[in-house]
Amino acid sequence: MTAPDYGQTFALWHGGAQGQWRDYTRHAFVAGLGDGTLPRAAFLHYLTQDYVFLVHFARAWSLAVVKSETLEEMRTCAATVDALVNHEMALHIGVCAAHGIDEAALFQTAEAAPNLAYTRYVLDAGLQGDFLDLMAALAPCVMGYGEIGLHLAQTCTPDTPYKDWIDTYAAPDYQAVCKSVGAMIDDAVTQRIGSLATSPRAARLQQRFTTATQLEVGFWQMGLDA
Ligand SMILES: Cc1ncc(CN)c(N)n1
Repeated sequence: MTAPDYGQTFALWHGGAQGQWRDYTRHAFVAGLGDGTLPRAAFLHYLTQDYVFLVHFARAWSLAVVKSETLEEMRTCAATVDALVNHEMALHIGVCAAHGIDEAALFQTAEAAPNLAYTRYVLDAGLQGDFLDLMAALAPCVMGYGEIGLHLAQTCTPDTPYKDWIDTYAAPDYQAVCKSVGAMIDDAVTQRIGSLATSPRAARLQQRFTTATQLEVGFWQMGLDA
């Protein structure tokens, strides 16, 4: 699979997790969004869980602000927090409101185990490690949905009821987040370890990226199993 152009580091990580990445970006849940066969109940279960997921992901990106070493990194990480809580979540709030679930109820959603496992894994990567450990764990979330959005926008059936979801991640503003995060990660790698390919940290960072990708697969499966 060819990676979208979200930077050199992402391309290396993507290449190092080919099988897991395919399982994530071509999951049956994703196929159901594209061809419209995904049951509405499964989608709503996923979306309510995903709202809580985004709350904790915003916490993890806020930790990245704390772990930043340059003002440029702080700006990109703070902008990503803004994109999560003020833009991406608008989709969740709007769709759920149309189904009678208000934001207060969304915020109270009890986290399913795969959701809890994923978000706390990422937060722990940042608490235990440094900025790069955190970025390796965060990248599959940001870039994977960027890739899925682009893929579904090109291949979905025109009347899928999940067009709003697809459009959110294929949209230029979400794609711009993927590109700016990818560029920031490339700069952060260069500043901290020089070349990723020759760094003794490469294997550990790849492991974090691959584990987070596997946790994404578990998240889709949680939606299907609803
Ligand atoms: C589980 C998950 N992964 C990624 C994204 C895209 N920010 C998301 N909303 N939810």
